[in-house]
Amino acid sequence: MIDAQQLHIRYGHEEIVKGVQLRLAPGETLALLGPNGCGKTTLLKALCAIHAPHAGSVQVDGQDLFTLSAPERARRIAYVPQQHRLVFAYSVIDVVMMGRLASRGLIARPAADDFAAVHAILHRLGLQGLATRSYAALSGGQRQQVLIARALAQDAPYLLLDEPASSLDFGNQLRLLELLAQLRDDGRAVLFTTHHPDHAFVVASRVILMQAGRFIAQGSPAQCIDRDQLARLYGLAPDHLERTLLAPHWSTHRAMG
Ligand SMILES: Nc1ncnc2c1ncn2[C@@H]1O[C@H](COP(=O)(O)OP(=O)(O)OP(=O)(O)O)[C@@H](O)[C@H]1O
Repeated sequence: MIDAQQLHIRYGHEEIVKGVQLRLAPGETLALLGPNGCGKTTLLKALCAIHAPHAGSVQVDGQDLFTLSAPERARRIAYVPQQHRLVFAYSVIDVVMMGRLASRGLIARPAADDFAAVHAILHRLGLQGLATRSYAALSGGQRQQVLIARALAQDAPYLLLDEPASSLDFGNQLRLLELLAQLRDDGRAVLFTTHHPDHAFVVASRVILMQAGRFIAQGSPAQCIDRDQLARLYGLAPDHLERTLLAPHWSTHRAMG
């Protein structure tokens, strides 16, 4: 279990995450929703030790996350960032292999079983056609899929994904949701941020709503994702969803039909 208690996280003097508690258990998919800038990425970075909190604790399987070595952390937690730039001209295989070797250190050399595992993951995600392409030359959505492949290659029990669907086309979004459900069913713990309440509804076993650095609600998708909660979370008038999404859409359809 990842167990974060009373986390306060700052950039400089500005407190971004203001005292949150979060538990993530094997076999669950937890969706974190909240408006732009509310602190979702900042929180995820603290949960994988990229950014240290100034107060509070993060334990993973009973051990303080920040006392673990980088390889020990890599064996437990895989992180899919929102954006990622690589300095060197790595191929897709190289990037996915980084996940495979993350817990063995920088000078580890891949063996035959590493290549087999990487090819199996590329195949699972339908990315085999990109294997020898330059990562830097891929589209945004292709890069996002390769980063997900790299996290799978890490084979860690805890997966933290920051808006993993943000650049994906409709078909790949559905494939991603299916993958997240499979990972949960395999007993992994999955935490993902999203701006798609419908994605949370479909795949999350639990939802957290975050606003201005605090959790304002958590529970099942049915408890958290309704018109009033979404209006409150995103600062909309209660009838805004019907007014802007449904009414013009349905009237156009009716007129055409
Ligand atoms: N490296 C940084 N230095 C200073 N401030 C930062 C840094 N990264 C993020 N922030 C600030 O922290 C706040 C929270 O940012 P964060 O990226 O965690 O939000 P988010 O909820 O993930 O947003 P989005 O949905 O837009 O991705 C923002 O006000 C942002 O400007």
